[in-house]
Amino acid sequence: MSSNLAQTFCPPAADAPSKADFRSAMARLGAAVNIITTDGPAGRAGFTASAVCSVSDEPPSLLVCLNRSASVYETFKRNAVLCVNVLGAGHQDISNLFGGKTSMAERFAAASWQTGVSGSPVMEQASVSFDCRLRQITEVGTHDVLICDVLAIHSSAQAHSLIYFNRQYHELQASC
Ligand SMILES: NC(=O)C1=CN([C@@H]2O[C@H](COP(=O)(O)OP(=O)(O)OC[C@H]3O[C@@H](n4cnc5c(N)ncnc54)[C@H](O)[C@@H]3O)[C@@H](O)[C@H]2O)C=CC1
Ligand SMILES: Cc1cc2nc3c(=O)[nH]c(=O)nc-3n(C[C@H](O)[C@H](O)[C@H](O)COP(=O)(O)O)c2cc1C
Repeated sequence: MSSNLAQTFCPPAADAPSKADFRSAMARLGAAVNIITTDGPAGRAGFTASAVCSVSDEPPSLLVCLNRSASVYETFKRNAVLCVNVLGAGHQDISNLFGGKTSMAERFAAASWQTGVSGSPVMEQASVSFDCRLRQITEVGTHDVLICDVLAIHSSAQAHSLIYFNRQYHELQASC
């Protein structure tokens, strides 16, 4: 029988790797770069995230890890909807804008947007966008793991990708 309850095992070991060692190791785990957006009663917000992955195809669902200290945190939690906009080649500047201490107006001025069925902003220039509703939140350390149901998918004709690896951006082009 499936359950929505999170199961907790042991607490972290006292001799776990340091934060610095963990980050250095994670820098070798290349990941796609995404702009996560939301809109609704709490307002419009967006941030850059590499901690995004597929959870299940039945129902279609994915997860996003969001630092609870981020300025956008309360907005995402209260709106309970979001869109994962996957970046492509040439999107380094927009990644840095949504990943830095910039105003929401400045972040959103850097691209053009449609409104998805969830109400979240869908980035027209994204390689693909997953329009989602929040299903479940699990707190882990400094972050919340946002488990999201995918309501709609918007794909662009261009299949290229922006990868964050070794603290730098790398572009990947799909071969036809
Ligand atoms: N998952 C996250 O929250 C991430 C946050 N960032 C932010 O961007 C800044 C710059 O990142 P980098 O240039 O890659 O150098 P960095 O040395 O700070 O991070 C290296 C890698 O560690 C992981 N990481 C960084 N901060 C983390 C956090 N608070 N919680 C969990 N994993 C984390 C990411 O995989 C990142 O690519 C970070 O200091 C952080 O503020 C970047 C990537 C992921
Ligand atoms: C390449 C990159 C990847 C990031 N990945 C994440 C992530 O997965 N989760 C997260 O909470 N923050 C991540 N960040 C940091 C947020 O984008 C950043 O803290 C966010 O813009 C909030 O900043 P603010 O508090 O100034 O609004 C990432 C930043 C960059 C540049």
